[in-house]
Formats: sequence, C-alpha cells, structure tokens
Amino acid sequence: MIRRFMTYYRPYKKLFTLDFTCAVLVALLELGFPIGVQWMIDDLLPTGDWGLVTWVCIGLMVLYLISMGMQFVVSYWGHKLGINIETDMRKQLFQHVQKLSFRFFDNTKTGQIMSRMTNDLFDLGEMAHHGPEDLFIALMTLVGVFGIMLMVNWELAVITFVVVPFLAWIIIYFNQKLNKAATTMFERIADVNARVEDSISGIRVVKSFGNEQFELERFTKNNHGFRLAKLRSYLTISFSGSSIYMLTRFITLVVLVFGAWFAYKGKLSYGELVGFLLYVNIFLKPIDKINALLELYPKGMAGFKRYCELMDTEPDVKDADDAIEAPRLKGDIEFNNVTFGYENHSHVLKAINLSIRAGETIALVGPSGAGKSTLCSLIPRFYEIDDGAVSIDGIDIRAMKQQSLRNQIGIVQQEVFLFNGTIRENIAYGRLDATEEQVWEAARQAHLESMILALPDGLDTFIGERGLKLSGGQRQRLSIARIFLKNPPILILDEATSALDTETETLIQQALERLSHNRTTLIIAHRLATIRHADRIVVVTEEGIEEQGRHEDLIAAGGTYSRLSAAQFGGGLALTKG
Ligand SMILES: Nc1ncnc2c1ncn2[C@@H]1O[C@H](COP(=O)(O)OP(=O)(O)OP(=O)(O)O)[C@@H](O)[C@H]1O
Repeated sequence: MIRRFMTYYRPYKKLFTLDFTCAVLVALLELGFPIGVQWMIDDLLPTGDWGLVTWVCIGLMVLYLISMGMQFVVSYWGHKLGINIETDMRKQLFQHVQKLSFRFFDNTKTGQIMSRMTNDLFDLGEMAHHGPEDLFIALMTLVGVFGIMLMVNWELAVITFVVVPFLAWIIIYFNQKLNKAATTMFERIADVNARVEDSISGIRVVKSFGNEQFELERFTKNNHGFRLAKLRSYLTISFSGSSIYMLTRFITLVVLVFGAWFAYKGKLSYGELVGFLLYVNIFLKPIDKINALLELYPKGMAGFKRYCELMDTEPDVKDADDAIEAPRLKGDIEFNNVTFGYENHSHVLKAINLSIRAGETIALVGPSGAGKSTLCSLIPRFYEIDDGAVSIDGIDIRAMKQQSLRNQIGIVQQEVFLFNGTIRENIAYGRLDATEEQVWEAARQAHLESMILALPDGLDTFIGERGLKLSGGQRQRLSIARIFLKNPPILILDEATSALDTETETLIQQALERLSHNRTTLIIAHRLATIRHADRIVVVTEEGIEEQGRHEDLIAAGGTYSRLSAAQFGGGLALTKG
C-alpha cells in the first residue's frame, strides 16, 4: 500500500525535494539553537564580551528568520504537494468510475461513490504532505537529540530514553485501533451520503407520499451510525493522546529531578541542565509530531485503501487489446444465439436469434419484463453477453472499441436524463463541437424551436436539475434533439414519444420517421398504435422471440400480438380496420 502511495509523488519530485529539504533544514536549525544557548551561558557570558554576545544574538536572529522563511515553504509548498496528489487521485478515480460498466452502477449506490471521491480523499492530501516528511524529521530529530544528549550527559540521556519503548508500543497499538475506526467512519459517512442522495433525488416522491418523517428517521439512523463511528475514533485518539502526553511530561519531571540532583553533586553545570531541559523539549516535539501522524495516518490510509479498492474494480465490459475503431456502420444487426442474464443463475434472454437489416425499422413488443430493453442494451454493449454473439455489419461488437461503437447508436430513453445547465449545453451534448446553426437545426427537427424562441434567454435558458424546469414533453423533445445532432446510423427508441401530447406526438413521429429513414431503428413499444407501420414487429416474451412479421400478418396469425392488440384496442378487427 505504502509503495503504491509513493508512486503518486512521481510527477512532483521537484516539489517534494524542495519541501523535504526545507523541512529537514528547519529541523536541523531547531537542533542547533540549544547548542548556541548553552554555549552562550557557559562560555560566552563569563567572558563579559558583550560585543560578541550581541553578534551571536544577531546571528541567532538571522537563523530564526531563515528558519521562518523555510517554514513558510514547508507550509505552503508542502500543502500544495498534498493537494496536487489528492486532486490527481480524485481525477483518476473519476476517470476510472466512468469506465466501469452498467453492472457496477446497478449494484452501487451513487452516494457511496460520491463519498469515495470526496470524503475518503480529504485526509490523503494532508497525509501525502505530512506523512513522509514528518516521520523522517521526527526520527532524525530523535536520533540527533539523543546523540547530543548523550554527549551532554549520558546518564540523563539514558533515563530519558527509557520511555521510548513504551511510546512505541502505545503508537503501534493505537494505530491499529484507529485504522479500524477510520475505515468504519468512512463506511458510515458513505451511508449518510447514499441516504441523502436517495432522499433528495427522490424528494418529489417523498413529498407526494408525505413521507418526510419516515425519511428523517432513516436519515437519523445513518447519521447516528456515523456519529458513533466518529466518537469511537475520537475515543481512541483521546486515549492515545493523553497516554503519550502523560509519558512525555513525566520525562521532563524525571529529567528535572535527576538533573537538579546531578547539578547539586557538581556533575552537571547549570547551563548544561538548562540546555538538557531544552533538548528534552525538542525531544518531545517529534513525539508530538508522531502523535499527530498517528491521528492522520490511519485516516489517510483507510481512505487510500478504499480508493484502491474502487480503482482495482475492473469493468466487466472492456475493450479487447486488439479492438478496432468501428468504421461508419450501415446498421446490419445480427443476434446469434445470444444468451444473457443480469445474475449468473437466471437468464433473461435465451438463445436469441434475430437479424435486422440496415435501414429497417423494427418494433419490439411483448409483455412487461420480457427483456425488450435488455435486448436493446446489448447492442451498445452495455452488458457483456453470456453466450452467442452480437454483430453489426458482420463485425462482432466485442471487436470494436466501445466508444466508437456507441458513437453510432442513438438512444432515446423513456426516462429522460438532462444535465443541470442550459438548453444549448444539453442539445450540444449530442455533438460537443456542434455549431450554433447545427444546434438550432436539431432543435427545429425536434420541434423545440418555437418554445426556445419564446424564452427570454433562448438557448441559454437554464433548465434546472435534471431539466425539471421543463415539461415532460419538452424534456423528451430536448433528448430527441440531442440524437438529431448526433446523427447515428442506429437508433433505439424506448417508447420515445410516450410523454408527448397527441399533437406534439404526431410531429415528433414525423420527425422520427424522417430520422429513421435509411437508419436501423429499434422501437421498444408499449402502445401498439405507434408502431403499426414498422417494417417488422418482433414479439418478445419470456420464452424468447415468439413471432415476427408485419402488423397485418401478425394480426392474421392470431398469436400473442393479435391478443395484445385486442387488449389495447378492444379487438384485433378494429385495429386492422383502423
Ligand atoms: N439492471 C438490471 N439488473 C437486474 N435485473 C434487471 C435489470 N434490468 C432489468 N432486469 C430484469 O430483467 C428482466 C427484463 O427486463 P427488461 O427491462 O428488459 O424488460 P422489458 O421487456 O423491457 O420490460 P418493460 O416493457 O416493462 O420495460 C426483468 O425481469 C427485470 O427485472
């Protein structure tokens, strides 16, 4: 883990060297000051050479100023190093999460992912800055101080160092405890985040059911869980902090008693005693530093462990090493014996065979839960199939780079997702380099133009979170405009016009028909009236593809489709006449 953590310093070698060097110099100066003080008291003052005393004081002052400058470097540039590393990690995590497959997102709460990107990384920057630097300096100071103390008075030095093994034991013991406490704390705050995310994004449902109190209770439970975890970590910190404090202050007292006794016996000068007490003080500083690290390190490392866990999660849909950039596709889609299930043990689709010609419009109909949406989600390779093959223009989709494949597929979902931003940004999401004219053209095709013109800010109107300031129909038209702009050879329309009023629906139907001209189009239809003119209707049931053909033929066949028609229109006969 530590070696892996160290790799993040690589891009910042210069910054690290600068920060580290200054920190070491500051520590060395700290070590040197008491030597100067001791020398002044014992050797310089008795000579009465006040001129020299003044110069020494000026010299000390200059050294203090240099030390101050270097402390500034350590504080600012050192933290900059930490923040840079934290930012890099956050970026890499975001990049990685974007690569993960639908299956991961199906099974992970959004709030948990958000927590990993924010809270879990908070202490990493601090740890990256203070960890190696403080540890090295603390150890260096301890060794240096011990050496000097031995030279001044070896007996007092040994007395002082008797406590070191006890300190080491306390540090190791509490470090382990804190590691556990910090991991639990991160898990609990992730639960809180997930709960907040769920409740806030579903606030309309919460309010419509009047379930605010219920939500508050669920939140309180998570919040309390976090409180307990945090309290537990503070309990450990307090125990370790006070034990270390007690031991270190005890040393000062012991040194004072023994030092006074040695001085009384004439084994130690007063200057040496004062100098020694100053060294004890310096000796305590690295211990305080190690104590602070003891608090920081487990939190940072627990966050880093969780970071690594997520970074090590492999996407289950991956580009093959020799994957090709998909050429401009015509749209001949072939399902060859395709078997797929979300869970290993149950298959939603079993040995499906289906050929769709380029430019064909096919409608998928069938009972709810039969697998129509699932079938469509396999074309952009959102999920990896268990058996068989899906190919487009004769190329297995697993041989193409995912991005180049998905670039050629337009999907209009029943549930539209828009980003918090302007109308322009949301339409241009279909092609990021689109010109103003192209955005307007897409808006025109999706029959959004008059609505946009009527808005005071036009294309620059903010549509609110998930586009909530727009009506359902407007949202859907906006999502359709994005696809006009994307202009893909393959279209998947998941009952795309369900949220539109009859008049708009007719217009959109015309636009979609125009769009689907010469493109392969799959329509997942619930309302059979919208797909009567499809080139082919494919009936999907839990058993697989039950029948396929033109509307009239399927009605004449008297199978599932004619029964579905009868259910929706009150009689297959009426439908054929209509
Ligand atoms: N992400 C998922 N994870 C696990 N199971 C899923 C997932 N999505 C769908 N399912 C299950 O797969 C089956 C097929 O669902 P699918 O959405 O493909 O059906 P559908 O025919 O499109 O239904 P509808 O007409 O109601 O939209 C259902 O039993 C559903 O519960």
